[in-house]
Amino acid sequence: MKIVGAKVVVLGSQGVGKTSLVTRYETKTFSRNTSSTIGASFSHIVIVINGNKVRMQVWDTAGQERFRSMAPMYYRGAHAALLVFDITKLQTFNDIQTWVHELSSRVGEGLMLVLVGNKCDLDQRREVARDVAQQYAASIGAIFLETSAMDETGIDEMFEIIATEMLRKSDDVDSMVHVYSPEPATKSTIVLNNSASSLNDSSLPQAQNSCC
Ligand SMILES: Nc1nc2c(ncn2[C@@H]2O[C@H](COP(=O)(O)OP(=O)(O)OP(=O)(O)O)[C@@H](O)[C@H]2O)c(=O)[nH]1
Ligand SMILES: [Mg+2]
Repeated sequence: MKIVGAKVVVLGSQGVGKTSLVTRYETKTFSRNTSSTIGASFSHIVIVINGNKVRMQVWDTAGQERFRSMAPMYYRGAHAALLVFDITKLQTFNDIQTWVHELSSRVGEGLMLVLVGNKCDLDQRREVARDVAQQYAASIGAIFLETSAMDETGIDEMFEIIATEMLRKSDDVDSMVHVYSPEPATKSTIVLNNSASSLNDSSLPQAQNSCC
């Protein structure tokens, strides 16, 4: 049994629901009145799969254009990137291409891409067809899933997919994911998804709860 650490960055245009997705996972809540993220905010998510623990540092970045130049600070060293668009806004899907282009060299180094079509509860206002997004994801080597921070669709799955892949990679000697130490088996499902305060892992880069 092992403990794996991974840095996960959440990218995407303003208002697509990046913060709402992370908040929904962490607190099981949803708000219609969110504040636009300033810079980025940071949280820890811990997932246990078959007794193996994956500790994710999740960097929720700001979608506002004025913070765009800060993005490399957050995706540098990342093991996985959640590329989030809003299925009701075609432009936010098109914007993903810019991120993919920017991250392309990192993908060659093993960065995992997950394309996330959020707000799937608003299907009647859909501007991005599911199969179009699915095909695009396949073309860039990304996993695709649709989510709703509002009704909780796909939220657990989104983080479980990453955790599973991080564990798989940790079996590979050339993996970018670092295995910290063996630990006895506990539970076979997600057991914890809370804040940094419950963790004390000096191997992970130091970070603040909220950063700008
Ligand atoms: N209907 C619906 N609304 C959502 C969903 N996710 C987020 N929203 C709404 O979309 C708006 C923006 O959500 P945020 O989570 O702040 O978006 P963001 O991507 O973090 O935005 P920035 O921090 O500015 O980049 C808020 O009004 C949310 O309530 C969803 O799944 N369904
Ligand atoms: Mg935000």
